[in-house]
Amino acid sequence: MRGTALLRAERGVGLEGDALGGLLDDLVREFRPARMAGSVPGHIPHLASADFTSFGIAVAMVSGEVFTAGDAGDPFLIQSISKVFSLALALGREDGPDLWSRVLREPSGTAFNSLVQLEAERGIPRNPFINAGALVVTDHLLDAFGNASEEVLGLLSSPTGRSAVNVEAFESELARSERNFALAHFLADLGNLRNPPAEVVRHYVRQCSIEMSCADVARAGLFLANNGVGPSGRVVSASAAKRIGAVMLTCGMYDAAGEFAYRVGLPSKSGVGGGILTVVPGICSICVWSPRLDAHGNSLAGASALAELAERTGWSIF
Ligand SMILES: NC(=O)CC[C@H](N)C(=O)O
Repeated sequence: MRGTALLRAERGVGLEGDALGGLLDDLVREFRPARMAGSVPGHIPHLASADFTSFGIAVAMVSGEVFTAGDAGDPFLIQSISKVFSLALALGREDGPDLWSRVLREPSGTAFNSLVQLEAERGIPRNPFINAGALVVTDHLLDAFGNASEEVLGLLSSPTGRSAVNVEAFESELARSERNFALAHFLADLGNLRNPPAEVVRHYVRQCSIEMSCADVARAGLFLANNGVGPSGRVVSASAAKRIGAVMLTCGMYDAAGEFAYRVGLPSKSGVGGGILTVVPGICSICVWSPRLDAHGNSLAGASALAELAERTGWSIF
């Protein structure tokens, strides 16, 4: 419980670094998995061999300090965390709001890669963080920028220059992307895709195959906690940052979004690589990573550690 009172007392102002550093070390001791639990996704060969004991956490403060613990410097596949950044790129453009005629902002209540809802709802995905919605965002970025995945990589790299596509992971996932191809073909058939499905899926899977450390993901996500301004300048307007946070809170953890909001109470986005990006508006962005997942595709140890961190610091949007 070290530093709890201090962190609560100084919530939103300059935090005492020693207290936060000690708290993150506590979380590593408490939540680094000691035995194999949960699962890894079957359709992404690269993740099959993930070390179940990996656990890292990083907190990037709006003041510029970054606190890390555990394996926070190890690169991992960001997977669906990339969807936050592709949405930011789309909303950062003048024609960004047009996107909302093609994708909704409602929790899906179904699995991230579900096909059923998309057909029933005539090709308009529930939100930009399920796969169908992210494919529409990618399609929008292809029209806007041409090389959509390179643009996402550029945004993620901007604070540090350190992100890279893991080519082996990309190629092996692309070869097993039948479900994403099915979603893209559905979207095309229902008139909600402008570019060829194969091209859209390729860029989508490439952005999911970006590898970064917790520390760098936290830095890259800082604009969401800081009114749209990141370490290398403005990414989106303050209003768009607020909106992205709202979609993260309601849709960022797939069909576990409600439960996660109850447990953690902070806008978050998970990826099946085991990472979770979390935003504490006005204070910091957090990235936690541990590869084994629950039944919804969210990091088991990562979600538990975030719940504990939120509890001990009092960080909450409520
Ligand atoms: N939830 C995720 O991280 C899913 C991303 C993964 N690339 C997929 O399309 O299935």
